Amino acid sequence: MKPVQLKGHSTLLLNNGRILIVKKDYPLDDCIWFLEVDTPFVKEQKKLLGTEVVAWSKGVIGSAPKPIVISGPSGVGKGTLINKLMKEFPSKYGFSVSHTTRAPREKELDGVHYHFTERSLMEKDIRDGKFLEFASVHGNLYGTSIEAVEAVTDSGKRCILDIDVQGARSVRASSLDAIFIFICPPSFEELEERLRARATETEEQVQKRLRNARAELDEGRSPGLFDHILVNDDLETCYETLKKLLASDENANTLNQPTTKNLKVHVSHMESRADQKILLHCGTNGTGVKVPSLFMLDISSLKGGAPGRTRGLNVYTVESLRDGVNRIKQL
Ligand SMILES: Nc1ncnc2c1ncn2[C@@H]1O[C@H](COP(=O)(O)OP(=O)(O)OP(=O)(O)O)[C@@H](O)[C@H]1O
Ligand SMILES: Nc1nc2c(ncn2[C@@H]2O[C@H](COP(=O)(O)O)[C@@H](O)[C@H]2O)c(=O)[nH]1
Repeated sequence: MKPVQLKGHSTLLLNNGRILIVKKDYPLDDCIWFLEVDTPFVKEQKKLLGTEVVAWSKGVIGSAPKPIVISGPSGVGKGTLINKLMKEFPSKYGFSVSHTTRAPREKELDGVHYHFTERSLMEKDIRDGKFLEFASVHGNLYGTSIEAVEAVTDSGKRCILDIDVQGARSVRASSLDAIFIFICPPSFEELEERLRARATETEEQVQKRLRNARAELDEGRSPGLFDHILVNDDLETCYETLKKLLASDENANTLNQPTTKNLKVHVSHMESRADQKILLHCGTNGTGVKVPSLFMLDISSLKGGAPGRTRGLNVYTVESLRDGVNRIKQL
């Protein structure tokens, strides 16, 4: 994504390889952008493409709810558990629709269960940096596009990723701050039974998935990769444990819902302050509604960045009470 070109940007070189750009006469929700000139992502792209690279990233106020990565061997019940969550809490959780080169199963819909795609197209999109992670799984290519995660996050829901262990490892290494959950079967025999009873794979594919399951079960237990391991023996019991775990994670990370959605202030210029606090001077918004004319932007805890959005911006209103005394309130 690129910001619309216009005259009158205010810019500020930050010490983390980015330039902060505030667009003049734009609403608060759409005026803060970062031009990355020397971040790890840009460095990697430079190497990959053998040319000079810069990357745009839109700044988002407040932190998004942490995505949930659910992993485990094929047939363990990840999809079943995720479907239950989405059915019970449709406005709270959203599914990250992956891309895959495997053929659709009966009843699977393009754009709902997966984005079914050609290998060459997917490989090009991977080269173009559109994927957060990708892996070759059971002979096909699977991957999570940045767009898939952002579409869910931008809708205000908590994003759920159903990905294999290699994918989970890549997400762990990325800038995405997520919670990682590994689902185990009660036994290998039970896993085999579930996979066969689902009857979606040929015998040859079942054998391949079972062979891969052994390695995934070992990897899943490797230290530092997953935050939680759940055994899906009785479905209802496992589902209740999953819900409890997510609820306690949500409480621990009190969701920071930005209240700026409808705030139509128009930033006219900015002024830098030490310790990563920047003052945004705003004009009237043309609606006749009174809004503060001075905001403070705190960029000390930025997260993410190109090729996705830059989150963790904190914005405060600054109200002058009398000479030299201001009241500061977080939005
Ligand atoms: N706790 C459970 N007890 C018995 N059967 C279960 C349980 N959980 C899921 N199943 C069944 O096991 C089969 C596999 O489940 P599911 O498709 O959800 O697995 P999955 O982990 O998403 O597999 P894949 O990785 O291949 O997509 C389904 O037929 C499902 O109904
Ligand atoms: N690394 C990724 N793995 C993914 C993704 N989407 C799904 N998967 C995993 O693939 C297997 C097989 O899925 P199936 O639908 O063919 O049964 C399963 O373990 C999924 O978790 C992805 O985007 N990235």
